[in-house]
Amino acid sequence: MSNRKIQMPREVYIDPGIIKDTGEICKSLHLDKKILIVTGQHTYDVGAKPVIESLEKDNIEYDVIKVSNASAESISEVEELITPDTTVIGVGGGRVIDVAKLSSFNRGVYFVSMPTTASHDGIVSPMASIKNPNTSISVTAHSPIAVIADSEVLAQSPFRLLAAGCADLIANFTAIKDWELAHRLKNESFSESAAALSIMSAHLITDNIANIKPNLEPSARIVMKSLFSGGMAISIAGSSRPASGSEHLFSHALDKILDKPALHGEQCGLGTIMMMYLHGGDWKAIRDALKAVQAPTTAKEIGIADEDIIEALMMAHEIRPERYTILGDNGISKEAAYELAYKTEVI
Ligand SMILES: NC(=O)C1=CN([C@@H]2O[C@H](COP(=O)(O)OP(=O)(O)OC[C@H]3O[C@@H](n4cnc5c(N)ncnc54)[C@H](O)[C@@H]3O)[C@@H](O)[C@H]2O)C=CC1
Ligand SMILES: O=C(CO)COP(=O)(O)O
Ligand SMILES: [Zn+2]
Repeated sequence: MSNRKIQMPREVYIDPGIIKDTGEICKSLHLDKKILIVTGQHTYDVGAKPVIESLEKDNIEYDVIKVSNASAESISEVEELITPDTTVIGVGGGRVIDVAKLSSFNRGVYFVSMPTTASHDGIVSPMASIKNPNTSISVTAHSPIAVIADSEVLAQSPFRLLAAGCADLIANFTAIKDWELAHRLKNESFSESAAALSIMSAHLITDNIANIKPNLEPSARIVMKSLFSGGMAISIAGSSRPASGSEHLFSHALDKILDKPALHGEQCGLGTIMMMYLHGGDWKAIRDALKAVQAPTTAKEIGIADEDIIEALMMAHEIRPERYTILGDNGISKEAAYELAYKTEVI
């Protein structure tokens, strides 16, 4: 059997108020034997509570577990509660979704993705990133059987999170440049359809920038739809390649260096400005797009010290050596890193 398969969700809902129909959706998919809700401390009220009300209305048995970190310990705790007839629903931000995704994958049961915010493209994809001392890069798990994204809930989440989701999508522009480079220089296999979908997802943000505003349901819907198509690009490629290049390596390097990193999308946004400069592309347009969605464009805005930016730039190429990018096999010198961050006004 081929190990190269494309995984997709079976049903995707991006609608206002859809969270109230969770029970009905689970029933229609025959996932109503036993539900395990994986949620977070903050997302219990906005997400898990309405899910519970819906499951109770439909007489569906459920259990709830709150997790605070995307760690191996959280995965084990969740796995202990999973039986063969459990369906796991991840209700929360990226960390919660990843724990629900990986624990359900490990135990061979279905997973439903229910984001309470639209902060990155892992919501729909088969990838999960779990923190360990060495790295936070994603591994392949499985696609959600269903995605239930209540655009009203997403719109009410802090706008900083939605802006981070936009930045994670804008990162696709440099991710694809890196992929094309690796295809030309290293003969890495390349999917035109995944690349086209990835770029289209980024354009859904940059072409709609004037319509992306805080607390508006249609704005949250645009971001979520773009994250959905970006996630589908990852599904087609079977890896995060269409959405993660040198700009993500820079963000992963920051995750390693910093005790309290900024949001994933925010760090990737800064990386995209700088990597677009290295690619010789229109880095100012990237910066303008980030500013327009209120995503940060300087290290100062997210409380990162200049020296940490330089260190992250210098170590980024070591994070995932098998994925070739504009940073090359040897990375960049301290002088070049400083020049890059300074010229692009990130520091
Ligand atoms: N699976 C994948 O492919 C990917 C995974 N990741 C991982 O995802 C995680 C980052 O995800 P994020 O969502 O950026 O951060 P997060 O999961 O840490 O959430 C950020 C904060 O937002 C809060 N939040 C979420 N929804 C809210 C709402 N409706 N109202 C109020 N607060 C709300 C959460 O409680 C949390 O405090 C990292 O662990 C990162 O490694 C990042 C990119 C891709
Ligand atoms: O964040 C991602 C795509 O936006 C996943 O990328 P990584 O595989 O580099 O963790
Ligand atoms: Zn990302």
